[in-house]
Amino acid sequence: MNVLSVQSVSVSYGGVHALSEVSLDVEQGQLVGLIGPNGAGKTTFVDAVTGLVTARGRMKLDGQDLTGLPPHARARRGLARTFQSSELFEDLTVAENLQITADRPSWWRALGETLGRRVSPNSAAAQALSALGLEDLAHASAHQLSQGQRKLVGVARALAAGPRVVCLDEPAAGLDTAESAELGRRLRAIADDGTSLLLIDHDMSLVMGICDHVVVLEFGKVIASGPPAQVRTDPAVITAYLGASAVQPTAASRQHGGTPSADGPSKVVTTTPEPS
Ligand SMILES: Nc1ncnc2c1ncn2[C@@H]1O[C@H](COP(=O)(O)OP(=O)(O)OP(=O)(O)O)[C@@H](O)[C@H]1O
Repeated sequence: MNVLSVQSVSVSYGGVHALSEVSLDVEQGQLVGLIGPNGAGKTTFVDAVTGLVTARGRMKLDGQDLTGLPPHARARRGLARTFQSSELFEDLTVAENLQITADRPSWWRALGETLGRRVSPNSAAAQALSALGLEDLAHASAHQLSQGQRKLVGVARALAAGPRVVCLDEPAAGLDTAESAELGRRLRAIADDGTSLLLIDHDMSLVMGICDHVVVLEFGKVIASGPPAQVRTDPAVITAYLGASAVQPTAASRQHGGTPSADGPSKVVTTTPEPS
């Protein structure tokens, strides 16, 4: 079942066509990657879905039309996001930063209690901290955190709201290789637990390693869409990344002097494009 369904979304900034007729679905518990070279339109896509920019096209969350709703109304319906730069309340602790998003308005709490589904703000924050392995930082002040820790708290804060879908805008930026791999394991577990994730990142190992499905943008258009193994050898994707030196010969092609081997294509998208 599609939790998020986006159909033919277009966004223009004056004369710049940042997105043209982009469609993308995220199913329940699915981890979908959205990649593309710098300026391809990835952040604009998340801005369009979350209502931060005006877009043409249709978007549905759990089958309900989001078109025309303001950002806070989309958030209430279960759409959460992180930003490339993680803005935290510096004077609050990590747990307090999470409790702010976990705390629902009183009418919402009353409805949750009536339906017997209430999760207290403390409990939601604790679950989100645990999902990201941040329990030991619960009482640290935000201003004490490293850049990598701030990114993880940003992800936990989005999760604390109990969303249906989280759009993650470059959560691995600022993390080292080991931290990025650990984040990947945790994101995979969050998806397997039922929360749908849309992951934007330039770390190809991360995206290709954990996503169920990958969509590739170039100049605001979808140029490829499919399982990671298919996308990473797609000629259009390889060409899109060539300019960013993101294509390397495989071991097999090096062995055969660059000739495609019988096992598959000679090139795959393997490395990280230049960050913005
Ligand atoms: N507020 C804006 N006003 C005008 N043009 C914009 C604005 N925001 C983005 N753009 C342009 O829209 C296009 C898509 O930008 P966007 O930031 O969505 O790409 P991106 O794929 O997220 O890039 P990156 O990987 O560098 O973050 C680019 O050409 C960018 O210059």
